[in-house]
Amino acid sequence: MTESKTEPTTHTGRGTGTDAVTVRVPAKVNVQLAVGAARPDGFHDLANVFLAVGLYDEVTVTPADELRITCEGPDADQVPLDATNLAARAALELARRYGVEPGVHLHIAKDIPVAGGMAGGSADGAGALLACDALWGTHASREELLDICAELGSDVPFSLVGGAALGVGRGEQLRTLEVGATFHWVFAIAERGLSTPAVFREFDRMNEGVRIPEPVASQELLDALAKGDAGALARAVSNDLQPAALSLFPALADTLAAGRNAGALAALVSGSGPTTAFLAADAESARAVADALRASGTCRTVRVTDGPAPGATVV
Ligand SMILES: C[C@](O)(CO)[C@H](O)COP(=O)(O)OP(=O)(O)OC[C@H]1O[C@@H](n2ccc(N)nc2=O)[C@H](O)[C@@H]1O
Ligand SMILES: Nc1ncnc2c1ncn2[C@@H]1O[C@H](COP(=O)(O)OP(=O)(O)OP(=O)(O)O)[C@@H](O)[C@H]1O
Repeated sequence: MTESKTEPTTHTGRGTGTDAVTVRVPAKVNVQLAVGAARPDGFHDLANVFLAVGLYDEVTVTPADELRITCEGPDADQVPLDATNLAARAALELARRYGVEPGVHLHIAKDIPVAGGMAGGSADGAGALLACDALWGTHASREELLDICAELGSDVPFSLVGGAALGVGRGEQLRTLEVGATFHWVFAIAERGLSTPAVFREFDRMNEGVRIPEPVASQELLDALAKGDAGALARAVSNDLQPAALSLFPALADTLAAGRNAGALAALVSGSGPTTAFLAADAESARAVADALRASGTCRTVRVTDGPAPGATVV
């Protein structure tokens, strides 16, 4: 496998029929993340309410002599370009199951923050899987694609499905949820990333000796999503990993406060963080929250978007 950080401008090859396939995959925010006790396998049972939002990575696959991966985007230098990349792992697993030679160039146009708690790597895994399935004509069933996704990571099945879903088990067993309206979000991207395993370890450390209840989805939250009621959703959002993320990255408290003071209906850490998520009443209020966050100097970048967004889609 060869590696390269830079990419010629002609990389996408869109519109060239079966010679190139591009898949667009959304980021996620967890509107509820209830975390149970550590399991014997080291994972935690979750009640994980995912909402896909309109920040996207695009994965383009083209035939090549060998598996090759490149990445472009502001965070491209933080993305591994070897076989540990989730896009590479997805391609290799599909090739293994179908006896296909994994000769493919995977190009990632990365807009989702890296190590930000928004499932960027998972998005690339789901995108590469769908793209290679189309390029190679393997025609894997939806069930098999979801099975491969679950093998790649807990968040990967949701990246494929998008919309809104409740994830149980380690988050990979999904039930699609109804959403009654578009919700407006602002995301504050932090100066550095946080490691997901480190945040779960900190959760364990902080809860040592504590009896942790079974994680359960909040009915109020599911109702708020179904009704499209932003105020009710704001009252119901929760993230059990937030104290652990704040313990590892205390300055996030300042970002949360800046967004709250600017009129966000809710402010929370997205998943394992350190991206912070702000629910706004409408698009105008989202812009005001974004301006205040930028002026606060408490984050690296601010993004305004909405959700639910569709899952992995061939474009
Ligand atoms: C925090 C979330 O992003 C919320 O959606 C996910 O739970 C993490 O999903 P992910 O990044 O796909 O995580 P995986 O690649 O499956 O696991 C990475 C590590 O996170 C921890 N992990 C993850 C999921 C889970 N239910 N329990 C865990 O304890 C484990 O230490 C695991 O080794
Ligand atoms: N395609 C990829 N894009 C980004 N990171 C990747 C990718 N494949 C593997 N990684 C590795 O995974 C780590 C976590 O990156 P990622 O951007 O997925 O974090 P995250 O968004 O916090 O994940 P999640 O929200 O699913 O817990 C990175 O630091 C990197 O080492």
